[in-house]
Amino acid sequence: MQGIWTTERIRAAEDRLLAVTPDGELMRRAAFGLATHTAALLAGRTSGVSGRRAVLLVGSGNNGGDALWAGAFLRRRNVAVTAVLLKPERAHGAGLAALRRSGGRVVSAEDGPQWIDRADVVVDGIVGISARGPLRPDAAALVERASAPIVAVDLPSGVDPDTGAVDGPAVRAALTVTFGALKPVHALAPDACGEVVLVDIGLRPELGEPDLVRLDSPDVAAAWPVPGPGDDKYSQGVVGIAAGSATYPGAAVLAAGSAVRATSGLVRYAGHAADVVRSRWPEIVATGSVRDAGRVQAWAVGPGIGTGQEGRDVLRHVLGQGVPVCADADATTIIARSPEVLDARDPGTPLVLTPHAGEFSRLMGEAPGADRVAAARDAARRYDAVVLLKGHCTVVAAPDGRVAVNTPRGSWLATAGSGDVLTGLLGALLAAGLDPWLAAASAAHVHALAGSLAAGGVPTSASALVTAIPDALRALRS
Ligand SMILES: NC(=O)C1=CN([C@@H]2O[C@H](COP(=O)(O)OP(=O)(O)OC[C@H]3O[C@@H](n4cnc5c(N)ncnc54)[C@H](O)[C@@H]3O)[C@@H](O)[C@H]2O)[C@H](O)CC1
Ligand SMILES: [K+]
Repeated sequence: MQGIWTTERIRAAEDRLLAVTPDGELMRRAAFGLATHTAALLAGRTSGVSGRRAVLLVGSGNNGGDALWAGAFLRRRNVAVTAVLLKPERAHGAGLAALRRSGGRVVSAEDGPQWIDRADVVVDGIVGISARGPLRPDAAALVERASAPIVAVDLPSGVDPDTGAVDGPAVRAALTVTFGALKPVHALAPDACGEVVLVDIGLRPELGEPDLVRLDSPDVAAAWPVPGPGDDKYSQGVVGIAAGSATYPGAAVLAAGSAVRATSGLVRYAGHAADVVRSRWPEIVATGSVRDAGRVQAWAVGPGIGTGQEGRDVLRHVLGQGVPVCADADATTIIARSPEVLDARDPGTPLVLTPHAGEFSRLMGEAPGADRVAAARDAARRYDAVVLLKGHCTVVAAPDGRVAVNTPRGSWLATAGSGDVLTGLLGALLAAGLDPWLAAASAAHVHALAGSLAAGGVPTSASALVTAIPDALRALRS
């Protein structure tokens, strides 16, 4: 798992470390790492770095200081370095002196455009963890002009460091070189960050427990149930899928098929699409109603069940079975409209809600807003449930405060039925006995991986997503 800390926690840790580190040492460690990765990007685009042209966009704080010191290090490799000072009177003094000593050029913002036009790389040292809001007009104009790849110092300027929100002009980096620890922006705004590399400046011992985590494939591989010699179809956990209708059997076929592909446990289907599901997935035990579905260790309920009386009855029955429940789609809408349906839930039986933004608004009475982590945490506490808030980046919050974020691999999951596939994966993991928060975060991880594999760079379908699940599970271990 990758730990992620808020800027407030980072700053506090940096202050503790600064107190015991020689003045300027932290910044030079950061800047040396920044110069190394910038040189690698330069070398990757050309043959060698000597004589290549780097332009530094320098703001008024230590982020700019990192860029200036990195410029001085690049000068040692005979890179032509030009620093464009956005606020000359507030540029980092020691960094500026270091760049000048190394033979770097320093120009004002007015002279910036001509140097940016000739740059082989632009280094965004405008603002870092103290950023507030989008780029100011002067910086935006310079960034807009850059045709060379941009290396963001610590984080792309103009993007909110703690929420990843972009509500105006912002840097879109090819590479982000961050220091000490990942910040939320690095997981929540992958398109603005580009590739993210972390430079160790000795901050880890000062950080404490992370505010958020991002699961890596090895974490998910370790959690994902695989059959052992003593296992049978029951011991892997039996999941019940209550989804679909005679009119709309598709959600049932996708959710049930996804559950079949997720683990080796038995899958039971209950609903009006039993014939279609049975013909498509002969390994499934299908019945017409949740009342005669047989014993399960978890339920996944909601896609296509409708939000009328019958849907409410199905949901109430499932909630009363005393096993973990993943409630998705229509089940989310029913809960939002008739929260008393949750009274059927045995206290302590885990509930996982998987709203997209619209369903979230119904559940909470307002949209998730810019801080999707805070929004998911609020919903998890209010409903005493794990909340998987769908979006370009998926946020998974547990009632106890744990939050996992899943950085997408493109936007391939934005296809009809994709949510049904996620529901099947999640239900199967709940039935296998995974901690509900880990089950939701792991399902989101494999769902995104399957989407990327199924797409292969072109738009894909939910059916292809189900087909790609085994490849995604293999990819976890590769
Ligand atoms: N603490 C350390 O020794 C290290 C810090 N590192 C680097 O430092 C920055 C954080 O630097 P800080 O001086 O706190 O502020 P910034 O440089 O992020 O911002 C400067 C200044 O910019 C103004 N500002 C805020 N929002 C905007 C905006 N949208 N556009 C323009 N200007 C803006 C505001 O006045 C800020 O005070 C951190 O990111 C690291 O890069 C080293 O990495 C490690 C050592
Ligand atoms: K920056």
